[in-house]
Parts: sequence; structure tokens; C-alpha cells
Amino acid sequence: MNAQKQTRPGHNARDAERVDVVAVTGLTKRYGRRTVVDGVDLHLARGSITGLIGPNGAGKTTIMAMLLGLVRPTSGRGTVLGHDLSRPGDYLSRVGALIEGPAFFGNLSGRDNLHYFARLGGHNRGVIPEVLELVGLQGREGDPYRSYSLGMKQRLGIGAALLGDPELVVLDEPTNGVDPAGMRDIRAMVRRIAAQGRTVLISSHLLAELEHVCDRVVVLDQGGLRYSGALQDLPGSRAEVILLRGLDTSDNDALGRMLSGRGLAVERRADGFAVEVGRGDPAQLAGELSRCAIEDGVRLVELHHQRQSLEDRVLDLVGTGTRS
Ligand SMILES: Nc1ncnc2c1ncn2[C@@H]1O[C@H](COP(=O)(O)OP(=O)(O)OP(=O)(O)O)[C@@H](O)[C@H]1O
Repeated sequence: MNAQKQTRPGHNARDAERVDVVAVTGLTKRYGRRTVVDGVDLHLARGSITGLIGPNGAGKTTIMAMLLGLVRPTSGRGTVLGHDLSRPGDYLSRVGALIEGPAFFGNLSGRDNLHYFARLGGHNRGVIPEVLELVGLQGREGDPYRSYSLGMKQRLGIGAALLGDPELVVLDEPTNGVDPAGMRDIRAMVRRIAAQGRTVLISSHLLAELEHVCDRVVVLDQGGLRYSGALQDLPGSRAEVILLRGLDTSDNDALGRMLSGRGLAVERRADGFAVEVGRGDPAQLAGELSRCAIEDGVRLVELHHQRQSLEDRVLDLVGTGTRS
């Protein structure tokens, strides 16, 4: 395996960087009259990590299966690694995937399982020590697979996907059911994989599992694209606010007078007030409010900045129900 991917013969290095590894538009899958993926556009830049986020049944696995030639798209066009999406045989040797969970032999060690799959796939078995290191299983590679934690099993599955030295790595919900420490290990491993110049597409139904690892997210719901772009640009419906609460009723009354006298956008809450930050700097506004409260003799027990979480923003886009 190359530490830094080389440009394939016949490819100009600049072109390789410019052309998206995946560039598909209008990807659609219908089963009978049911549309499960509906006109999705997907563009993955080389070396990027893209999170495919959506509730159960959103269409994540179906999109991945269409890219991998396992499911034939009803419509849509584009390229994967420069080859036409309709001819997966032309590009699949450069793609590694973990989809629907790994299937290994329980009695064999992690290393022997990789040997088996390398032989089966016609891959160079010399890469196995490097793969084991990359997925963080060195030291445990000789233990039987059945003794591995779920996180280790998933990492071995990702290791198997890397045996062919792929340029594109597709991982379907690798963190599903894995404990927080296991998730952290998987995230670190995904970063190492992308740092080698590989392009990663990874799915989850929870943004929180991926938000610290993705460059971009694609949010799906009921087969439709709801958002595609950088995490920090996810639209938020609720305003950023500074929350304030006085010690008792008289402090809250005084707080109400203080805030209304300053022309701020204020909302009365059950246990205090929310002041909209608007376009200003939240830290500066919080500092000013604190100073005013001291000047007016208002005793505060709460003053903090509340921002809508990224997970909440995704839930705004997709609703909360599952649709499998
Ligand atoms: N072969 C099939 N025939 C009919 N419907 C299917 C088929 N495969 C998938 N579906 C339906 O397509 C929809 C999308 O499924 P898909 O597995 O792609 O969603 P997902 O986002 O990966 O969900 P999950 O997180 O549950 O895996 C679901 O409603 C599913 O029931």
C-alpha cells in the first residue's frame, strides 16, 4: 500500500485532483411505485471524508449499493473514479467497501481472516501487516475473531476493504452499535485512511457519530437530498440566544425591565429570558448583559450562550421518525 497515493499512469496529476472521485447527478432508485432514492446529486472530492446522514430508511445503503454496482439505479448518471456509473466493472477494483457488516470466520484470527479474503480477492498479502496497523489491530491480530469487541470486528471489516489498496472507501454505518471508545477508534482510523489520499464515504443515522470526522455531510430523508455541504453551514431554524435567569421573582422582574429598556429582541421564558444574539458577537453581548445586571443590582443565577446543536439542525431537516 502506498503511504501517499500515486497518480495512475495516463492520468495528469492536476486532472486527477480536479475531477471528483464520485460525480453523480439525479441518482434515483424505485422499487415498484416506491421511490427510495430520489434524484440525489453526490460529489466527492479526492481525499475528502463525506458523511451520509439520515434516519433509518433514508436511502443511505441504497445509494452506496448503487455506487458499488450492487443495485442498478432506475435513473441518474455520472462517474466513479472517472468511469461511467453504468459500468461498475470498470472501477470496482479501485473501490473498497464495508456494507451490511463484515462476514468473518469466528475461529480464525483477524490476520488469518485477512489472508483468506486477500486470497479470495486476488490481493497482495504483503499489505496485511500494514492494514492491521492502519485499523489499529496490531497486537490482537493473532486472537480469534470471535473474541473481538464489536468495534474491533468493524475495524477488521474496514481492513478487509483496504486490502485492494482502494482509492475510494465506502463504509456503511461502521459505528452502528459500537461503544463511544470504539467509535473514537473508528473515527481516528477513518482520518488515517483519508490522510493517505483516499476518498471516504461513510454513513450513519447520527450526525454526532461523524461530525468530528467529516469534511462535508450529505443529509438524506425519505430518499431525498436535504442538505449537501460543510457542517458549519448546516441551516439552523432557531436563533442563537443568551439565556438569563434572576435569583427570584423580584430579580426576574428587574431583569425584564432592564432588558426591555435596551431595545433588545427578548423572549420571556418559563424560568427567565432569552435575548437574541442576531448578527452580533455573543461573548460581547453576554459581557454587556452581565455588566448591566450588576449596575442595576440584578442577581443572576444563569447567563449563558445557547446555540442550536448540529444534531438539532439535522433533525430540523429530516424530522425525527424512522421510515424503514
Ligand atoms: N430490495 C428492496 N425492495 C424494496 N424496498 C427496498 C429494497 N431495499 C431497500 N428498500 C427500501 O428502501 C428504503 C431505503 O433503504 P436503505 O436501506 O437504503 O435505507 P438506509 O438509510 O440505509 O436505512 P438504515 O439506516 O435502516 O440501513 C427503505 O424503506 C427500504 O425498506
